Amino acid sequence: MQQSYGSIVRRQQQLIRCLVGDYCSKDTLHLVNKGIRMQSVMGGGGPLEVEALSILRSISPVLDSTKHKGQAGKIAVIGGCREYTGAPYFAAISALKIGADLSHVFCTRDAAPVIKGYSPELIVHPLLEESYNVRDEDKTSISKKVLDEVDKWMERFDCLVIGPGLGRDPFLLDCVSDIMRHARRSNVPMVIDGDGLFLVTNSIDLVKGYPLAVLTPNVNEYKRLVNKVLDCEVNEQDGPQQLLSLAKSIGGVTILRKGKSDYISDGKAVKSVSIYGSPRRCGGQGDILSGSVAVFVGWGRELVSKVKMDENPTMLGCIAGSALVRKAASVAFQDNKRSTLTTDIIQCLGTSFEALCPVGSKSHV
Ligand SMILES: NC(=O)C1=CN([C@@H]2O[C@H](COP(=O)(O)OP(=O)(O)OC[C@H]3O[C@@H](n4cnc5c(N)ncnc54)[C@H](OP(=O)(O)O)[C@@H]3O)[C@@H](O)[C@H]2O)[C@@H](O)CC1
Ligand SMILES: Nc1ncnc2c1ncn2[C@@H]1O[C@H](COP(=O)(O)OP(=O)(O)OP(=O)(O)O)[C@@H](O)[C@H]1O
Ligand SMILES: [Mg+2]
Repeated sequence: MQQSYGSIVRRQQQLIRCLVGDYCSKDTLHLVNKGIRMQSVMGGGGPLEVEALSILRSISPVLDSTKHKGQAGKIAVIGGCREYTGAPYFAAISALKIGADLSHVFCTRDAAPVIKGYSPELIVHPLLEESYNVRDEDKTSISKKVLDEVDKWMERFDCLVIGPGLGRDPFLLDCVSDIMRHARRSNVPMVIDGDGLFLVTNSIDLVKGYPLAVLTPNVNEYKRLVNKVLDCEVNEQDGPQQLLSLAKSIGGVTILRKGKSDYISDGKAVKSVSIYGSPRRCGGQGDILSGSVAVFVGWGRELVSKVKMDENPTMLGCIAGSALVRKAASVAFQDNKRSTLTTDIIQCLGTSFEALCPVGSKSHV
């Protein structure tokens, strides 16, 4: 990405203004509250509320003619099995819709033709196998083949999304564990969602101490993580503190706890994003979020490494992804009300992004 030093410094200053301390300034709070009053149908803000829109604008790259394909992001979703084909599609297409250049899906052989049929934009690898399709004596050679194939691509990816529609077949989850170990060795960020969280909750070492891991649990997945890692029940009274302890206990991974407000922590700070949102809870919205966060984490990483700033790119990516998906959900709900579906929200990603961060805007430096 070629940008002037001045523009990079301005983006850095913007970010620092948004992120100073765990608690935002009165001015920030005022702005956020104003935004909620004007634009939100849900949410409440509070002392942990972060100025998410400024972060989103700061980490989104400029579009210009100097770029070549791939520079805005290459994402891979590891998910999709006989049972679930929608979830990996939602995650992968969302990544493209918000600006990634290439979006791959690594799924089972059964799921691949279906996912390809949804969209010609996606690059679909029919690589994974479930136990019912594999003889015991072939398991070792098939695992090796899966790993070799994924490895060919691994270092080209800016972020992996592990888990949407993956299913819970033990053989398949073993293969995915190997993929995660390789990704970690190659320093590739990972957003873990859906059945990826089922895997990680039972094998926490896969992500423990890996700062480029992002977990995006929904209410059930969060409960299972808290039970397993902290050995207690979810404490709603002291939610942010418990989230902080959880992220810390897993060695500083970033956790985005989805809900009425999204709470995000890397074990050092806790932030919340409450702006916008929709009261429709149709399945698949978390999948949009995982694909979106993957793109923003890639962009956040690029910005942070360029300007050598002391911000956590996974926190920035979660905040930006949360704000955009909540905005798109609110726009889709305005148009579709009770019949709002995940595909409607995906259709609103582009216009919502443009409303929050216009391609030619001054603040979009
Ligand atoms: N259109 C699509 O393709 C979509 C597909 N989706 C995909 O669905 C997958 C599961 O995600 P989800 O969000 O339903 O999980 P969650 O809320 O923990 O579970 C709810 C309840 O179900 C149960 N349960 C779940 N999976 C089970 C299994 N394999 N085998 C047995 N039990 C299972 C679970 O039971 P528990 O584990 O709590 O005992 C809980 O009671 C995931 O891959 C996601 O990406 C979604 O993204 C939506 C759109
Ligand atoms: N009560 C709520 N009010 C407003 N927004 C919410 C609420 N709960 C979740 N969300 C938003 O919906 C999105 C998806 O969260 P959700 O908890 O539905 O994920 P999920 O259960 O993993 O979804 P999926 O069906 O894709 O697996 C997130 O962006 C989150 O901010
Ligand atoms: Mg989910």
